[in-house]
Amino acid sequence: GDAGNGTVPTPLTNYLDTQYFGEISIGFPAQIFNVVFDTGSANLWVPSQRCSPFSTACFTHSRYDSSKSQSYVENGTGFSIQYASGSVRGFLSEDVVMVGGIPVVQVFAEATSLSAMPFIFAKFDGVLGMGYPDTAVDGITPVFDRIMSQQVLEEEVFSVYYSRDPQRSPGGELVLGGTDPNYYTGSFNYVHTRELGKWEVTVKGVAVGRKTLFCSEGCAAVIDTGSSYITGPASSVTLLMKTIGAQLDESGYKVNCDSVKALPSLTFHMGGQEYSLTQEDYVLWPQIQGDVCVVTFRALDVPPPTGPVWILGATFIARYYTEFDRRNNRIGFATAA
Ligand SMILES: COCCCC[C@@](O)(c1ccccc1-c1ccccc1)[C@@H]1CCCN(C(=O)[C@H]2C[C@@H](N)[C@@H](O)C2)C1
Repeated sequence: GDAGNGTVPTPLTNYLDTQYFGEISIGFPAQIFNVVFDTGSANLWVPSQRCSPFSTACFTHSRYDSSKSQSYVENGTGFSIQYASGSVRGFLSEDVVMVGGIPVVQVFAEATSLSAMPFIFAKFDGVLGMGYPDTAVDGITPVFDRIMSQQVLEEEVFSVYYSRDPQRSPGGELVLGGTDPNYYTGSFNYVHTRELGKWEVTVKGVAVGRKTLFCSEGCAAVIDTGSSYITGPASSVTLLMKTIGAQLDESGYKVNCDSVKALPSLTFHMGGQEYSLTQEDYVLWPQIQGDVCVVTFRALDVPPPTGPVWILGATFIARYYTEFDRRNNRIGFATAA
């Protein structure tokens, strides 16, 4: 319901515990899009009506048609963004975007070409970056900054709940301006961002069971709502996976489902607190009856200056309800309910 400040929570869809996305609308009359709310980037893009007919990933998703919007304002500046895998190219447009019940006049990108990989697998249409402004391509003011400048939010924060049970409804929830006590228990513990302008914190150690095996001198970690898994430097993750007996195949790390109950917990030490993930938290069971379980860790060497960095994605957020606090440049974690 209305949080009293005109904002309403945005229910999210959980697709196989790997893709979480929610609805926004653009234009008048409203054109509806499913977007990933992504703290690891800071731009909004959706597929364009003008995308090339050869872009399979484009015509299998909802497309924005500026000719059908009375509130459309032309811009036309070029746009391109590169992800860990996948790239998007297009041009800028301006229109009214509705997020969590709040209208914002927003400059966003109309994507005219989406790389087939991985976007043909996307169950959502576009990405709404929830990162800081200085990480935005083309220096565009991000959506959340436009909302903050309207002074409608009780607190300059947003919170994310990701469910772990694909059958559970809603599959998640985004709250602008506060938190939703329905989805966490206990109190929040806060960790300050490492440097201004990124949802990145310092991890003081990564433990397997009770032994701190990695990052004992401290390392950086991005708290990333736009990532499915947990990624870390290849040297650490390969050793970590070897320690738990996970095998690497072309689609990631696997274990025999019979061995899951014997797996150790994995703990991230942040801000004076230990954040543990049990084997249930970091293993995905097969959709259909089977004995191959997916371990939701990936080796990823992010090149400097951004990396080396760990990325704590949906696997972590599903266990720890996360509040992103722009007022105090800190991230709060509470046990997800
Ligand atoms: C929780 O829901 C996550 C959504 C899925 C993310 C993702 O798994 C995905 C899967 C299938 C199709 C498209 C995309 C996808 C691709 C790009 C943007 C958003 C979603 C991404 C696959 C590639 C690596 N990766 C990122 O770099 C991500 C890292 C993140 N910060 C983004 O900027 C890009 C995650």
